[in-house]
Amino acid sequence: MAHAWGYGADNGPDKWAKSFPVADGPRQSPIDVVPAQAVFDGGLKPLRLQYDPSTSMDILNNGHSFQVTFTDDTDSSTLKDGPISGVYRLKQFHFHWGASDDRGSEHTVNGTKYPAELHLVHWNTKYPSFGDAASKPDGLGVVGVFLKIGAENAQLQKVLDAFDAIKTKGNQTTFTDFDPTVLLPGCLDYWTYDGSLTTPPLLESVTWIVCKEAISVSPAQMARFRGLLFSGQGEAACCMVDNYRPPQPLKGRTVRASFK
Ligand SMILES: NS(=O)(=O)c1ccc2c(c1)[C@H]1CCC[C@H]1[C@@H](c1ccccc1Cl)N2
Ligand SMILES: [Zn+2]
Repeated sequence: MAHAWGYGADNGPDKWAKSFPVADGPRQSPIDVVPAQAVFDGGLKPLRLQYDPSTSMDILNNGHSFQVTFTDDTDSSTLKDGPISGVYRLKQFHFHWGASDDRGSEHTVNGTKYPAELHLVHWNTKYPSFGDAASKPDGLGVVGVFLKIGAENAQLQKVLDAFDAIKTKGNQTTFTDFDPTVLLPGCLDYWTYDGSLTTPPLLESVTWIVCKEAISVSPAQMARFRGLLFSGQGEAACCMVDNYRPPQPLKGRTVRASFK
């Protein structure tokens, strides 16, 4: 790709395959989840998400989204059980969202798009580092949570309050003492399938865990997301919106459900 990947007309998802051929691979993400076609698996365990707020470090506008990054040198913030075996460490969380409330999520349910989607990214500690795990078929576990328009989400507000400091690409500020548990829905029923990162390098290393229940976000809070910029300081302002990849072909994969 002559210039970096993005979500625009000339560098967006339908152009990624040129520089990242795996974009047309057998286990790409996101997908459209069709609940009636998901297979209930009684062997799936409840998700065990245990996060230590002291591991949250900073919040960064990376030019594609914003991410809150965690120290991952110990097993302080982990994902266990669910569809995975072993211990996966929390690396970061980030979101994808739309320019309007009718779109923004990456996964869809019966074709329905949500206004935004949260991704909590974890890596398998059987590998020495995130970077190493990111290239292994069982290297990453990403928990996806849909956001739906409703009441103001007070827990989300702490994240939004940091946005003034990270408006443009490359801006970063400290973001400590945050427990992402507060962003999870009350019910942790989930769908799971084998997939990939949803942005380049699109590595096919993700066990996806998509929560059935959404969390709320108010229209005013969605407007705050849309106030961030893809562009850097001093560049022509380009609103950070529609930073989502559309659903990809299932190619024979089975989606399992942890619930009936
Ligand atoms: N939408 S998502 O959850 O599927 C997703 C997609 C792509 C990437 C990420 C998360 C994160 C995971 C941590 C690093 C970062 C990233 C990356 C950066 C530098 C080097 C490698 C990587 Cl993988 N890429
Ligand atoms: Zn993501």
